[in-house]
Amino acid sequence: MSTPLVIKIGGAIMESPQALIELFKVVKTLQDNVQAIIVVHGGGCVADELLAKAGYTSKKVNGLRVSEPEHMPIITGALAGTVNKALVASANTVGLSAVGLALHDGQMIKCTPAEEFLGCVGVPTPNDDAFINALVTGNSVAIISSIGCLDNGQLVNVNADDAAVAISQLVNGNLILLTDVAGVKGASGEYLASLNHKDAQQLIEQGVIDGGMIAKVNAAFTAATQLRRSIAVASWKTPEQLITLQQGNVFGTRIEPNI
Ligand SMILES: Nc1ncnc2c1ncn2[C@@H]1O[C@H](COP(=O)(O)OP(=O)(O)O)[C@@H](O)[C@H]1O
Ligand SMILES: CC(=O)N[C@@H](CCC(=O)OP(=O)(O)O)C(=O)O
Repeated sequence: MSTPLVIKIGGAIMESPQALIELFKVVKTLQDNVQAIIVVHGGGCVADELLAKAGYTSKKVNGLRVSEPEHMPIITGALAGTVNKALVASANTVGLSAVGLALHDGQMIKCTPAEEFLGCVGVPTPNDDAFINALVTGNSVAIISSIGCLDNGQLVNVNADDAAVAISQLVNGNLILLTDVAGVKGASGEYLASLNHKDAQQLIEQGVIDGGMIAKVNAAFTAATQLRRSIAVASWKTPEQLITLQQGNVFGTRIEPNI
């Protein structure tokens, strides 16, 4: 089996069912070409909606949701339930054999508590790859939510970009972060072909890189530096570009290793 490709998709894709189908068709083509694929997904927008329906408001600090204990049943239901099961169902319609998981299934990922003010937020680290390897070699596509748990069994909410980094480290795979924009924009609004760590920190300080893009860019630097190869931030709206990745083409913004 080839080096696995870990594809992270942001939750906004749930609002475009057709885009989701097109993406999974590309995943099927890649898999037919013997490319092992693992999908890690977000769903922050769905969690926002379900929290609001329950009468809760939640805020994000640097792209991370402050996850109060009483919000966790709703956040867990949104990410590991509503979004995860809908994605598996969608993937199966194009002939994939998809399996929906959370980070702690098969003890894949262990989590430690993030800063206390964030509430039930977890920091993920790779743990045991036996289960995911068995799935991947069995030709299934794992679709993994960003819910995990601490050693004491408490469920935690993990930023999905961080979850994707941990999964790519677990399987020593390539990683691509697909979002609702074509890459990272610079100070004059143009998409950047590549981004180094120093320029990124400056753009964050200037507020040019903002909101969820801060967590995404930081997660991408962690992965790029650890895996010693650049990581693409690109759009799920043009999934056919994933096929050209196999031919060595680049697209989106390449986040360069910080070495
Ligand atoms: N410099 C930037 N370049 C591109 N997008 C940015 C930038 N700063 C903030 N964003 C915002 O970040 C969003 C993507 O982050 P996020 O919503 O967390 O994505 P996802 O749900 O895919 O993880 C974009 O839709 C855009 O509004
Ligand atoms: C701790 C934390 O922030 N968790 C995220 C997990 C989902 C996510 O990251 O979703 P997107 O990829 O769609 O943004 C959240 O609750 O929104």
